Amino acid sequence: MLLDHAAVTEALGVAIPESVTSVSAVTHDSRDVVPGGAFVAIPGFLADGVDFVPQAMERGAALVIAERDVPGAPVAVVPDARRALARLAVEVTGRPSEKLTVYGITGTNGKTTSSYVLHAILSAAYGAEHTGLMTTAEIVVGAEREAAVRTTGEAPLVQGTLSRMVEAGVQHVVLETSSHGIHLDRVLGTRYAAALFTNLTRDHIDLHGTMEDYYLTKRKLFEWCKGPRLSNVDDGYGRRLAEEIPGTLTFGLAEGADYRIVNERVEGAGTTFELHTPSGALDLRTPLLGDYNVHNVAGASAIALEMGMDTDVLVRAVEAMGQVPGRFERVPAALERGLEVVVDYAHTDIGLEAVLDVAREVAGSRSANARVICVYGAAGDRDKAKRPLMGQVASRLADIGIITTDDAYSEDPQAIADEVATGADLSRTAIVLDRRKAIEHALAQAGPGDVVVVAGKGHERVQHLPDGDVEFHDATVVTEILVARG
Ligand SMILES: CC(=O)N[C@H]1[C@@H](OP(=O)(O)OP(=O)(O)OC[C@H]2O[C@@H](n3ccc(=O)[nH]c3=O)[C@H](O)[C@@H]2O)O[C@H](CO)[C@@H](O)[C@@H]1O[C@H](C)C(=O)N[C@@H](C)C(=O)N[C@H](CCC(=O)O)C(=O)O
Ligand SMILES: Nc1ncnc2c1ncn2[C@@H]1O[C@H](COP(=O)(O)OP(=O)(O)OP(=O)(O)O)[C@@H](O)[C@H]1O
Repeated sequence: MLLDHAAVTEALGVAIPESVTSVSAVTHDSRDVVPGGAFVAIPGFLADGVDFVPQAMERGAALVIAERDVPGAPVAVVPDARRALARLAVEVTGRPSEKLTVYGITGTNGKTTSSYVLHAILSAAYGAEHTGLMTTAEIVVGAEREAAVRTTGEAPLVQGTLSRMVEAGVQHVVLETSSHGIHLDRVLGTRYAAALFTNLTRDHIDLHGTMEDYYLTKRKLFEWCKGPRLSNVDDGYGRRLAEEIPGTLTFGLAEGADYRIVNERVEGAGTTFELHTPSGALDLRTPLLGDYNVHNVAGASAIALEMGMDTDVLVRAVEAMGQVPGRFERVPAALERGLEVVVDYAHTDIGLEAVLDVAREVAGSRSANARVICVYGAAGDRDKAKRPLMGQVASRLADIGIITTDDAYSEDPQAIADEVATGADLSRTAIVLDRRKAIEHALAQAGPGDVVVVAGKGHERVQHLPDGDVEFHDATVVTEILVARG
């Protein structure tokens, strides 16, 4: 919507040039400026947005918002450009979150899976056309699905998507909310109706510096949300959150959890457990495998129930939901050939441990001799401390490890692999830098009963390499190799 001079001034809280009569849109990227829109110059980690003001002006920017004056441009000087970006994005899109029921999901692991479970429950209750989802894997607006660029996009994307959802008739939205999203003000000004915390383990230390800062960042979601708040009682930080934010309810295995997981067991192609709720026990059956997924299903169910969900609808929705893209995703072409190949997004030592534990369990249920073969690697330009830890975990839990290239970004893939290898048992580990060849190597060794885990990239379709981006989708590559093999 068009914001007039007064509305822009109020949103920013600072004076804007008299010449600026209105603003029709806002962006932080000069390449996306539209005539009559505002350009927010962000002092970034790599570049200074002020350097792109000439480009923004050429594209017809009506207003430039920056943390310092830019001679020759119509500038509003603000103390914090990212906050200004968020405030303006909320206003220019008509405050969409106030017209929606937004469920925020945060935590180190399990956000995407919990989001899909909750989305499945909400879709069953209110209709897919009235339900939306923003996750690492996808953005879903009613019946429309599109690939996501990152977990929590920049404020114009978040607010713009929420606004599209309002227009499309969506009422309930699951918004996966990363710590980057909170720290970099990408979700500032969003009204959350309910919030869920999955867990907190070492990750993103490059951004936060300390675990304490990481935790306090996530805690903000619970400070903002005035509706039901659910926290994982089996996680230390989850317990702390429940203690620190009054009114927070808990879910998990521990005695005393408001929503307690009881009698969990793997049955047939899925997992069954009881969820003891404040108003009675439910028998839940999910097609998802793995202990951690019981927590994801329990958390999503608890929040839905706290929001008034009908229990029969919930039980049916949990049972009927499909697979989550790139989260212990079983490749059909492998199953058709009597093999078990699983694609998983795990890209930290903790995530790798979780997925390999499940793979071991699945292999053990097939035969005593079944092996776990793991293809994995670490990303470049990110927390380096986890690299040897990933090597350690893979060697402890997999029979054969193949270290390969993940998203190397600007780093040398060989150097990353060497760092990962310092933690690995080299007698059972190969380094195959080419990701396709690494997968081929794993598949060539797999026999019936064995479980091959291709970890790290999950649903992603692009690999970021020092020489540029290449298309790469693990599940597709596995399928291509198996089909070529006949
Ligand atoms: C570390 C990080 O989060 N960086 C984010 C940060 O980048 P930055 O500040 O370094 O931006 P920059 O490249 O220095 O550029 C500064 C400014 O100039 C602008 N620019 C740049 C070029 C140009 O031609 N014109 C222009 O206007 C940029 O849009 C930017 O606003 O601000 C940018 C815009 O605000 C983000 O796009 C960028 O996300 C990068 C791409 C990213 O990969 N982020 C990841 C780590 C991330 O956010 N991950 C989380 C967590 C996922 C999880 O839970 O695992 C997520 O939510 O996805
Ligand atoms: N509740 C959980 N506890 C621990 N590990 C989990 C949990 N749920 C999922 N995982 C592991 O973490 C991986 C990522 O899961 P998911 O994508 O659901 O989490 P996420 O928080 O969205 O992660 P990211 O922010 O990296 O996308 C899974 O493939 C699994 O290995």
